[in-house]
Amino acid sequence: MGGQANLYSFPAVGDLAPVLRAYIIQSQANGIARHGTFKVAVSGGSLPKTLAQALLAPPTSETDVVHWGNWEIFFADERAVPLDHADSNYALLKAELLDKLPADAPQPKVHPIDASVLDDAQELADRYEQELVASFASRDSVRLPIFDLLLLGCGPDGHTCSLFPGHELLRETSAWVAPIEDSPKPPPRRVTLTLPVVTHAVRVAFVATGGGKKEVMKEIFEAGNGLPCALVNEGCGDRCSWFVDDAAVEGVTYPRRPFSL
Ligand SMILES: O=C1O[C@H](COP(=O)(O)O)[C@@H](O)[C@H](O)[C@H]1O
Repeated sequence: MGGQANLYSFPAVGDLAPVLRAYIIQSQANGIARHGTFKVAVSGGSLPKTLAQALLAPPTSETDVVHWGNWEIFFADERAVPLDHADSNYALLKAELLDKLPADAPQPKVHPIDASVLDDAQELADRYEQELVASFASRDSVRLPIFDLLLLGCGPDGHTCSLFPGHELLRETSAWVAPIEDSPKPPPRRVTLTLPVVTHAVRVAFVATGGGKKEVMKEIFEAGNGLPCALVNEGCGDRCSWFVDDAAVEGVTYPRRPFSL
């Protein structure tokens, strides 16, 4: 691991979105060059809306193209609810982004949870792990899947995916996907990518916006305190980039970087 996490700050979400797009398109090009697909996992919460603002914008050049047909989209975490439930991260991404893709263009391959086993969080996690195994090759041949990009949110308590501060799941070392039955944020039953999978990705991008995040951003970047987002920073180093608005980092002394590809 080299360097430290990159922190890119913008006056407003409208300024952040085109830069996030450029970063994603570069990650997409790298993934397609490596293995013909772009394997990405996304969070729920506030992220899909910003993602839609970035990715549904018209291209500004010949290379500024989202090749949706090459995308494989997984969920960094998911709530154990039906896929059309208001709490479903899949439903959110569908409403904000997937339903708005041009119908006549190639579509991404989307990997939702198996909603036939919602009552059994361990089975739900195991089946989602099998979904990853099928895409990334067997668990016997790879110790951990390597996502081309993880697009993550950061909760006001410093959680990311469904990895919560102080939770025993932070010590998981072997599972790729883990169940959680006692999420402090409702709904309590969820599944999540584990920390080793998150820190093994080629790149990790956090998006955090709004003044409601500024206290936790200070803690993540100045103290760490074992917060899940800080653990990702520590595990990924400069493979991790934060795209934030100025309100989210007001008072944070960690150096901002000028963005460059
Ligand atoms: O519960 C969740 O919350 C986090 C953070 O959400 P945000 O609204 O504060 O951005 C999200 O990243 C995660 O996917 C979701 O399940």
